[in-house]
Amino acid sequence: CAKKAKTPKDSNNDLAACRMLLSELEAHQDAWPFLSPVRHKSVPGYRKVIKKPMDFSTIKEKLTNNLYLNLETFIIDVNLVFDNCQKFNEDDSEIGRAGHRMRRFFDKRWTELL
Ligand SMILES: Oc1ccc2c(c1)N[C@H](O)CC2
Repeated sequence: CAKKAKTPKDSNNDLAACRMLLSELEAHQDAWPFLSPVRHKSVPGYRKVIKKPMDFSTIKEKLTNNLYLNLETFIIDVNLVFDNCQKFNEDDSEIGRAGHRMRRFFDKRWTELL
């Protein structure tokens, strides 16, 4: 079937949804490993292993500077946070478990928007 044309209103709704989702992520009790950029200079191996670092404060900055085209490009960056976490941390670790819980929370919340 024909794709629905995106109107400016749709884009504004996407932006509001991204802001809402991000504030809920930041407020989550398990958000602490993801709130600000990893200090890669003090974490051996991080810069080599994680090609595209991402964190919630950087996502907020990108949102503020209108760098997300739509909800999809925003979701890609949020998933990057959790994929980086899974790559660098054991599943059975404090940060690893926090990442899995945050991803589960995010997946539930954004799918409720659809
Ligand atoms: O033990 C440590 C020490 C530092 C970090 C982690 C684990 N995991 C984070 O993903 C990256 C920063």
